[in-house]
Amino acid sequence: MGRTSMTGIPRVLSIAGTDPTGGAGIQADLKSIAANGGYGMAVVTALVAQNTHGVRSVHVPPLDFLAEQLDAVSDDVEIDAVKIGMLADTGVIGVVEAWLERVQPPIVVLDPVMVATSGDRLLDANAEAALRQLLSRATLVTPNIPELAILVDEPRALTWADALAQAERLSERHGVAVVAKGGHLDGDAVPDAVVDASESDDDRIREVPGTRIVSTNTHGTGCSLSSALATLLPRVGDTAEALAQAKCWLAESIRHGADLHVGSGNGPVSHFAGLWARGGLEARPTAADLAASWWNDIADIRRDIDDSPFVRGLAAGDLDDGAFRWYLAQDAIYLRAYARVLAEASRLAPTAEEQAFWATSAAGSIEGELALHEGWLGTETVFDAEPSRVTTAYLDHLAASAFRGDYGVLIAALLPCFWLYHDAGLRLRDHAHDSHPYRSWLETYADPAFTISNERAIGFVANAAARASDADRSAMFTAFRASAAHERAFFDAPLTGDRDARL
Ligand SMILES: Nc1ncnc2c1ncn2[C@@H]1O[C@H](COP(=O)(O)OP(=O)(O)OP(=O)(O)O)[C@@H](O)[C@H]1O
Ligand SMILES: Cc1ncc(COP(=O)(O)O)c(N)n1
Repeated sequence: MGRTSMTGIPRVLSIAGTDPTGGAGIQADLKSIAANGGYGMAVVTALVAQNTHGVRSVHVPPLDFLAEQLDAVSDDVEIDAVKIGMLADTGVIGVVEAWLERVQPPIVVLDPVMVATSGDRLLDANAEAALRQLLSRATLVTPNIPELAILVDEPRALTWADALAQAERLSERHGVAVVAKGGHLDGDAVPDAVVDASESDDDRIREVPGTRIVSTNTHGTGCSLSSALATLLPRVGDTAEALAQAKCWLAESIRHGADLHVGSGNGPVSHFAGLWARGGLEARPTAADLAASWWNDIADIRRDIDDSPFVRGLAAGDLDDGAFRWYLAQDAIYLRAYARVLAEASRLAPTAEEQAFWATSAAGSIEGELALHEGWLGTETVFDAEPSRVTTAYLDHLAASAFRGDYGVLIAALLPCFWLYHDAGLRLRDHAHDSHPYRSWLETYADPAFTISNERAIGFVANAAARASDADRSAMFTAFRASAAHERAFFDAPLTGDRDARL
């Protein structure tokens, strides 16, 4: 099996014709490859003017140009698998064969496209012999029942057993594994099978059962199946397992084909229906983007804090001493309760690293911060103070966030106390000259250890937000912004009526 890219994403080249309505040919191949987790590339063999009703005309570009397209890909890109579809005529087959001979791609899935569902020829009748020759270069051939009959030069199989017997003869004759497909049989069953005459008796025919879906959206199913197989084979390895996975995906895509409302004939399948249904449309912002946008979304609050008379007074050093002491007493009350909420975040944390971080922060909040404030206030004052309305409101918000039991919401609510203090601290530090009355307090929040804690807290919150659903992420932001607003009120309180207000 071929070596897939470092990322494990198979690089798959489709060599096929076009369908401007996007349901078959190279357009369908690229969608199938992407839908099955591969990186799709495409070399055009023939330009086909067709729609869901049929083929109008075919233009085969000069063969030199086909060779140039093929070389442009293989000279640059390591190819994990090739899917070959419409080859149009003997000249095209010759160029592709020579390229295969030279490049030796590790996996080649050959869909021997001859006649479209609409009955139009996609391969010159006199090119059938050349196509037969190409079979031995393939890892897997995926003929439908009419194509299988032409390749073994027998009448068209009327039963599944006949189709399997023909597939076995084709496999034996050309030394290639064959996928026999039941799409053209009558009845409710649509079985497919991997038929490999080189395998022992038990493994010669490995069938994948299927149920017919009543739908006219079956244009391009053969193209889609073969490119899905080319994409899955490098990763899955086993052909029958790859077929089972491809068939499961294709059934889902056929089932949703009608939702597309493309054309009034045989419509396309909906290649991404399953992905879309399972959240494939949801774009996820990165943690870094989220942190930046949350910070931006509280720019108004940050501006208000910087402009508040309290912070300006702190910076200038002319803040009323009583107001400052009252603020510190409230801060001490806040920090003791904040420590309990941090401990709750530790209890809910999904990883040991986060558990330890919030527990350490809880301890730091009690020990470090209270020690500083006790130094300023004296034990008496700290423990005698009553919480103000603003302090109570902020702590109630944190307690309510903790009570939800949602880790993401809780840590989002805890974050502004880190981030806004750190941010304000960086600017206040510049004012902390030797004779500044609040110097030691100003320096606390610009401590390098606090910078590290702040960055880790931002990282944990932003990562949780990046993993969350839209609704959960929005609840996290609401809790974050509410805490930021409480921070603003906390800075305003010492110089407003709240200082004297009683609950
Ligand atoms: N109505 C259906 N319901 C379920 N699966 C189907 C249906 N029609 C085709 N398939 C599946 O689609 C794949 C292609 O089968 P089919 O025999 O139609 O090949 P094909 O004729 O080469 O396709 P195309 O329509 O592109 O020419 C197979 O896996 C087959 O089982
Ligand atoms: C370029 C191109 N390749 C293959 C098919 C076969 O698909 P279908 O048999 O579903 O029309 C097609 N119509 N066009």
